[in-house]
Amino acid sequence: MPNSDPATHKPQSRHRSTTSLSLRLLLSSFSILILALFSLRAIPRVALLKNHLFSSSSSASASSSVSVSPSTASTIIMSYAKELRVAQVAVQRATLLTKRVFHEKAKGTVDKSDKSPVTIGDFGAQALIIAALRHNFPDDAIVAEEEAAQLRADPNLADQIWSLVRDTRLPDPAAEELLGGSVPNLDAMLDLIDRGNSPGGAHGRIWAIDPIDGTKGFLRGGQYAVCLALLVDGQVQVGVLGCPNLPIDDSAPLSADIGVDASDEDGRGVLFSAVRGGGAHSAPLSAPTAAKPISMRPVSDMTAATFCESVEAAHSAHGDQAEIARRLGISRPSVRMDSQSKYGSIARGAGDIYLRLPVKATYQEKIWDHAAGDLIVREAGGQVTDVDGKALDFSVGRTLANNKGVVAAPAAVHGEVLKAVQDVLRQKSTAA
Ligand SMILES: Nc1ncnc2c1ncn2[C@@H]1O[C@H](COP(=O)(O)O)[C@@H](OP(=O)(O)O)[C@H]1O
Ligand SMILES: [Mg+2]
Repeated sequence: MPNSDPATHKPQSRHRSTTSLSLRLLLSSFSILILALFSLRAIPRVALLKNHLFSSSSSASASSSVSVSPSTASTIIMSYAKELRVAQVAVQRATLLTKRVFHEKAKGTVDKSDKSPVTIGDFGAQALIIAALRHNFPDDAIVAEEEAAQLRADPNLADQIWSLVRDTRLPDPAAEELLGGSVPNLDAMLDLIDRGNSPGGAHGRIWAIDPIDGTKGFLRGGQYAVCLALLVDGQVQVGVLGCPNLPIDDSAPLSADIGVDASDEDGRGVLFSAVRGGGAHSAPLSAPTAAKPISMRPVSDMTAATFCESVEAAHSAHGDQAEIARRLGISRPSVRMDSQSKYGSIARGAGDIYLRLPVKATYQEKIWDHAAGDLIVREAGGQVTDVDGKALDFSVGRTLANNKGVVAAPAAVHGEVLKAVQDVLRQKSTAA
């Protein structure tokens, strides 16, 4: 029976029925496409699929980001929209506390069991961030740098931290409410600090917190960063770095003295963030939602590249790094600064390369010192590996036990930089 128009009961022309068939086919393909997009969006690891499909094979197993359309990027960001927003605001609030301590002469410094310094700023920032995470994601595990044992044994120190935590509040009441408001009392604060004791690992959702990365820089008046990252099944999915002493302006040149006598006034204070597969962004620390995309600077002339390294010679081998720079033909002196500010600085193209060569063969890098920076650099078009060219492996516990050192550079030149690193290390081991 020929098709008939239900309104007129007249037979339809052949042309019309072919058109309607094509239209139906087109509509059903379109609905399949929409359904596929929605189901991808429902899977938080949509970015994982994208990275799997497009991952670079240029250097060992390291993954680097590829550019995606703005609509795909925003779909991916939506998958972790709440995590990103909470992380940004939690880091912003923690920096209000660290900035207060930064301006104090006495920073309540004590030595930890490994002899590294910790301040009332570290403890206070950790308590505030964990409070925000516990309020929003009570089932998530947390790996954080500090623990409260020393504070339980030192009520005076605990009191100093409590008064900071109690009095630190975001000016925006809605943002403060998002984080669950104030910590109720000193005991609750100590318990929160101790909630960062997860062993980490390859399964589930784990937040990695460094409440003040670069504590030595913080004490010296240099750069420091408040760092927060979400790992899901061992992969960094969200990374946020609050850098109170870096310029807000992404195009500000990286001056050689940026790591010395730093201040958090006059246009300083930047928040870097990234969601895996969604690109990297920067915003003023005072306005996290005013985020702009950032990307690494293409290195067309290696001799003009800027490389960043730690201030502390005990944290990375300055001599080896200088030799690598010489081999690459880099003529500028290194820019030394503390903390993951180095990752943020190269991600926005203020610098180009970050080298962290091991000083002690036995030292294992901590996941909280790298998780957020690693993602931000990769999402800005960089590649981050260890000295063997392996991607940083955040799935094996609280440390990067499978990695040695860090080599971060724009993806296009990472292979060249890695070769120089390996040549220098090989020459050194032959000479030993
Ligand atoms: N021997 C060592 N080698 C490499 N990193 C080390 C180290 N001793 C300490 N660190 C880490 O170096 C971090 C600072 O990095 P940078 O040198 O880039 O500023 C410290 O973080 P904290 O300041 O949070 O303790 C600490 O975890
Ligand atoms: Mg640190």
